[in-house]
Amino acid sequence: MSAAATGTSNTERVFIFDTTLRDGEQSPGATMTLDEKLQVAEALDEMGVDIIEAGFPIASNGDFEAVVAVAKHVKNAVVAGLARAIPADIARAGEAVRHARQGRIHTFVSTSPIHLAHQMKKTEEQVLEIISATVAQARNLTDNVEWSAMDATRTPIDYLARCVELAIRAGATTINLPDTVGYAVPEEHEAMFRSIIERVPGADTVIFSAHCHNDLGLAVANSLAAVRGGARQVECTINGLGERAGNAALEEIVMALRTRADAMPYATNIESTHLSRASRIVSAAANFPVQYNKAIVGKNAFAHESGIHQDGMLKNAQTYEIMTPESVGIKETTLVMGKHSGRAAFKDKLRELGYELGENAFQEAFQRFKDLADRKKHVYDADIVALVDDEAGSVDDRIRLVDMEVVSKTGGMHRCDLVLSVDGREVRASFDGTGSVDAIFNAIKQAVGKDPHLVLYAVDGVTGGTDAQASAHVRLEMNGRIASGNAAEPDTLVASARAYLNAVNRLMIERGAAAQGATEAVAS
Ligand SMILES: CC(=O)SCCNC(=O)CCNC(=O)[C@H](O)C(C)(C)COP(=O)(O)OP(=O)(O)OC[C@H]1O[C@@H](n2cnc3c(N)ncnc32)[C@H](O)[C@@H]1OP(=O)(O)O
Ligand SMILES: CC(C)C(=O)C(=O)O
Repeated sequence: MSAAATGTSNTERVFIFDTTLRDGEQSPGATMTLDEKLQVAEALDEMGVDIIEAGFPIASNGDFEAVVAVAKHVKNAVVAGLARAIPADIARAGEAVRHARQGRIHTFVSTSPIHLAHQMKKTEEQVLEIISATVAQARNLTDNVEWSAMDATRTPIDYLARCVELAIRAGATTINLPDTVGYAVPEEHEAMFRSIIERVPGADTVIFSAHCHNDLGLAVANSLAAVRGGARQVECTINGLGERAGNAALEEIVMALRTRADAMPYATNIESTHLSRASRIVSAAANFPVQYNKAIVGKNAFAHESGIHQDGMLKNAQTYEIMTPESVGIKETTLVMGKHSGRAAFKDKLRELGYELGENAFQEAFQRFKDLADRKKHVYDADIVALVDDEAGSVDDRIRLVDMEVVSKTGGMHRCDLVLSVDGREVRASFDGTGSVDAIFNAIKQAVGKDPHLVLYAVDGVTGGTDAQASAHVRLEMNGRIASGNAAEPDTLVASARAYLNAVNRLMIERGAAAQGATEAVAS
């Protein structure tokens, strides 16, 4: 039996008690099926969680069956079942956890004045009697009994000490002092644990536990403070799932202790490389998305978009990361390309995509990337490929689009006014067409004084979404020669115009006449 199971004190080790399947499931909407619970339990067990609280057996037959199933399934962890300070609850919890290799009955009763007066409708003396009787009952069923003082952090310390003393005397092996409503602040939480541990007879024979809620966003800070104050078990959940604003997040506690071992010299048994997978499993099972900026397991926890950070990351990852992504089971850091990215990251991205551009081409591509990122929320690799290919394919173009205005009217004409640059000279044209693209292509033909035959015109989305770049392809034929043009732009009409121009430029190069004809046509 492990130290956690027997209640042996251990000054260095912090036991991880996961309550995702019990308190986590109390989140509105987070109900899990039996299969999902087993999947979560397996992930927790493989990860090295010391105690898995599998449910509240008296709550329903389904909860009872789930605790039994988890108890039978789990190979290493202690499996706990929750029970109120009511004989029937304790008997039912005992019945469920007896199937575990190591079972624990976790019984609790309120101790704060507000709970005693309004929820329990009991006096302090009555609750003391209940503690003695119910903990003794549980201890008769198993040698592994946890007792919790519900709303401990709003309980006067003298009364709390009397409760704890009686629970220890009645046979509790773990004493949990929950911050049930997330009211504590770290300094007073640490002091509460220190004070109770110092003054209660027998405190050295049990393990003290913290169970913190996140109503003020302090659950993890309070849990760590409790450890400083002498707690050696921390109750937490994957992704911080739990009642109201949630419980302390397991992954945050584990990584805080690991990353700041210099300041907090306590070890857990958790294999941290499993954290990311466990987060995904719980998120899917509970149907609870993980917020992007969630510490440790959020999508952005190891992602960098700003140029200065990306530059630092490329030089040395420790400039902006205090943990490696691998240490929590994430394959690698992501440098997200966006409007805040700089040249260092852009160059690195180009290299990754297989491009080595000369300095001028690079600077031009970077400028186009910045322009694109200003207009587009997500710049994907495919966008950058399209942008660079487009740039490379049109670098020698002598006829370029300078400006274009298209007016379309339902059931009416479509008008295109455009300005081209031909060998650096401005040329204007206007055309009414039967559609926007028709108007654009005809305006271009008018401006360049050529009338190639349109063989193909196609537009694809480079990526998904309404802000995706459009990749336009045009194939033209003139006097038996064929030339293709491509362009990618967030605006489909601009992409179409640029693809058409790109093909016109190539037709001219291929004809060996360069832009001579166009220049002449335009001049006449
Ligand atoms: C802080 C926590 O997370 S505590 C755990 C909270 N989790 C849950 O409540 C989930 C599961 N709960 C349930 O399924 C149900 O509430 C049950 C089965 C436990 C009880 O259902 P019901 O018998 O219908 O009671 P109900 O939920 O309406 O009220 C709770 C009763 O438990 C009593 N109670 C609450 N905590 C305790 C306790 N620790 N010890 C003894 N009695 C308690 C309340 O005073 C109330 O009793 P009353 O009906 O005599 O006033
Ligand atoms: C039952 C106890 C441990 C609890 O969940 C709480 O006080 O928040």
